Amino acid sequence: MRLHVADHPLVAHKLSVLRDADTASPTFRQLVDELVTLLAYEATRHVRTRDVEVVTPVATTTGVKLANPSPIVVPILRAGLGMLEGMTRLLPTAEVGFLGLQRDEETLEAITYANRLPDDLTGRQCFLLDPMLATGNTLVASIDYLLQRGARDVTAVCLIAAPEGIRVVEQFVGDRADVQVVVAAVDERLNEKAYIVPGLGDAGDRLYGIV
Ligand SMILES: O=P(O)(O)OC[C@H]1O[C@H](OP(=O)(O)OP(=O)(O)O)[C@H](O)[C@@H]1O
Ligand SMILES: O=c1cc[nH]c(=O)[nH]1
Ligand SMILES: [Mg+2]
Repeated sequence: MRLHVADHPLVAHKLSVLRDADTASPTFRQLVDELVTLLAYEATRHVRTRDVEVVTPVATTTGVKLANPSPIVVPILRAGLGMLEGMTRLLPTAEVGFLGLQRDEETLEAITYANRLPDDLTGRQCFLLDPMLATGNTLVASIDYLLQRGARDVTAVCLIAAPEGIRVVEQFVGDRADVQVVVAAVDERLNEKAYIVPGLGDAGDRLYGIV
């Protein structure tokens, strides 16, 4: 598994405002969208392309376009939904699948309540979206769904990761697939409730309100 931590002052600035407990939902949503757009630039560095002929007003040249089949973007509901538009803005031809997983706050197990993915992901580049990588249980379950359908090229875009969760994902992936995790920051640790410290709290609640 490859880990890429975005090292950019704009990312650091936006993340700091996002972390602030006084940042309300509308600003929080806007910042998540902006951060994803910045991370997407890194996450798509190896997106597959094909050569095409381009006729400019001056000459004919060779350019590139995204290769087929198009990438698939999969937000992990709920919180990952806040990252979808920022990602598809850069990848407008991508298809979108959905996974709904909720962490059981007692057992920390990831429970699946929605799964709408293509049956066959062989040869598809997959981009998973979830702001928080805490214990890693949610991301492992999500990567597993993609691998079971034949995907071997998976990039997870997260805002904040805990070192504990990164290790769990690393151990799960091993050499089964080419998995990349792109994050805005790796924080210190998990607390006794498995929340990321310093983190930003519950990303889903901060985006959409408490349920
Ligand atoms: O790494 P883990 O320990 O599995 O935790 C991370 C997960 O927890 C949050 O989702 P949550 O379960 O709160 O669901 P929500 O998006 O509906 O709020 C977050 O968005 C991740 O999906
Ligand atoms: O810190 C955390 C951990 C899990 N899920 C969140 O939304 N935040
Ligand atoms: Mg939540």
